[in-house]
Amino acid sequence: METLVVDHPLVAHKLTTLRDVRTDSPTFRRLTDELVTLLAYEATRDVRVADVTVETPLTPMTGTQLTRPTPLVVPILRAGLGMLDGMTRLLPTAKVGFLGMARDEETLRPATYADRLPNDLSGRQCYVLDPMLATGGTLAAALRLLVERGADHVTAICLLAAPEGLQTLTENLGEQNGATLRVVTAAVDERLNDKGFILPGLGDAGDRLYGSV
Ligand SMILES: O=P(O)(O)OC[C@H]1O[C@H](OP(=O)(O)OP(=O)(O)O)[C@H](O)[C@@H]1O
Ligand SMILES: O=c1cc[nH]c(=O)[nH]1
Ligand SMILES: [Mg+2]
Repeated sequence: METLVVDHPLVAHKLTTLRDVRTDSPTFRRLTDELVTLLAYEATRDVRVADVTVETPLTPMTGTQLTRPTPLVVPILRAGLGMLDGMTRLLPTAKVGFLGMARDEETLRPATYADRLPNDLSGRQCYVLDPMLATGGTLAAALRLLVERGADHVTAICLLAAPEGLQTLTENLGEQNGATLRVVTAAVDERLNDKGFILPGLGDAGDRLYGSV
């Protein structure tokens, strides 16, 4: 499992404000949106492209175009929804599928309550959006599902990751039909607390985006 931590002063600045307990929901949503666009710029460095001939007003030339099928973007509800607009701003032609997953507060095991993904993902590059990679249970289940459906290149974009979760993904997702699996994140924090929250973290991302329900 390749992990890329995006080391950029603007990312660090926005993430620090996001962590601040005084940051309200509207600001949290805006910063999440801005951060995702910065992370997506790095995460899409290996997006699949092909040469294409284009005529400028002066001459034909060989340019670059996204190949088809275009990538699939998969926000994990609820918190991942806060990352969707920032991602599709960079990849407007991407298709969007949805996974609803919630972690049980006691067992920390994820349960899938919505699956609106294509059944056949053969040949598709996928970008999974979820702000928090804590124990790694949610992301492991999501990545497994995408590979089972045929995806061969999946990049998870997270705002924050815990070392424990990255370790779990590395240990549990070793051989996935030869698929390339990557995590791109703004930071790897210190550890999880006894309730499975990332420390220092930013709290409950879903609640901070949308309020507790
Ligand atoms: O790595 P894990 O230990 O699995 O935890 C991470 C998951 O927990 C959060 O979602 P949550 O279950 O709170 O759902 P929500 O987005 O609806 O708030 C977060 O957005 C991840 O999906
Ligand atoms: O710190 C954490 C861990 C899981 N989910 C969150 O929203 N925050
Ligand atoms: Mg939550």
